[in-house]
Amino acid sequence: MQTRRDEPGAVPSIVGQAQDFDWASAPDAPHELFLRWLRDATNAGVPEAHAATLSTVDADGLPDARVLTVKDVSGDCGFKIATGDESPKGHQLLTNPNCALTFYWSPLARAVRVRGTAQRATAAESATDFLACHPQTRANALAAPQSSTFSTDASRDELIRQAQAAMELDPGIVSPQWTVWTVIPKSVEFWQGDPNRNHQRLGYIRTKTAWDKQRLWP
Ligand SMILES: Cc1cc2nc3c(=O)[nH]c(=O)nc-3n(C[C@H](O)[C@H](O)[C@H](O)COP(=O)(O)O)c2cc1C
Repeated sequence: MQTRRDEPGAVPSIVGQAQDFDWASAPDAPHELFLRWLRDATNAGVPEAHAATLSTVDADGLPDARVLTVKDVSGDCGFKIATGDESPKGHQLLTNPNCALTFYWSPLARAVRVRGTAQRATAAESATDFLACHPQTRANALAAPQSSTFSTDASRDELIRQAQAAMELDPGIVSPQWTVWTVIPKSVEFWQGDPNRNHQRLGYIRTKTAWDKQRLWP
């Protein structure tokens, strides 16, 4: 039997251009290296290089994961994301703030893994973020909890129409359940892949006062 070219086993992996990784001169703090790699990815034309997979754990201990946008990385190494408290991931973070973010920039054969704990921003910061969102994102969030079910397009359109009317009446209206979270890492790993499988990995682990750096076996 012939393997089709689009079957997972037949699709080539780690096809990006390996970048020099001078781990010895890597900065002391991981967010500096992260921002450098994010810039490299953007400059290399990686679309939406700030998109990451957020992994969470539900109340039964079952892992969950989805792609979202990382909005900012603060100087003290906090990765900012935003979502509704009433979404599954919102519930999961409220119950268990342990989470992870995973980035993959294929053209550069680079990945970054962030493991840590999410902290809620103030209501004021979340409101500012909400008001900066696309109008349809705001209408969606005002209309119903993210990932809740609905049966017909008409029922969805009616809820959206009501939310848009509320926004027209009060352009400053904010969804009270919209929340910015800052993922504060306990560890950050930088993976520089190599098509020849001579991968380089550097792990940062947070200590009481700074970061420890360690090379990791591929
Ligand atoms: C590129 C991309 C960016 C996204 N950005 C966000 C985001 O910033 N916030 C968000 O709540 N969902 C975002 N989503 C949608 C999520 O992937 C997901 O469908 C939604 O948040 C529901 O997840 P949940 O049911 O686990 O809560 C994004 C999806 C993609 C593909």
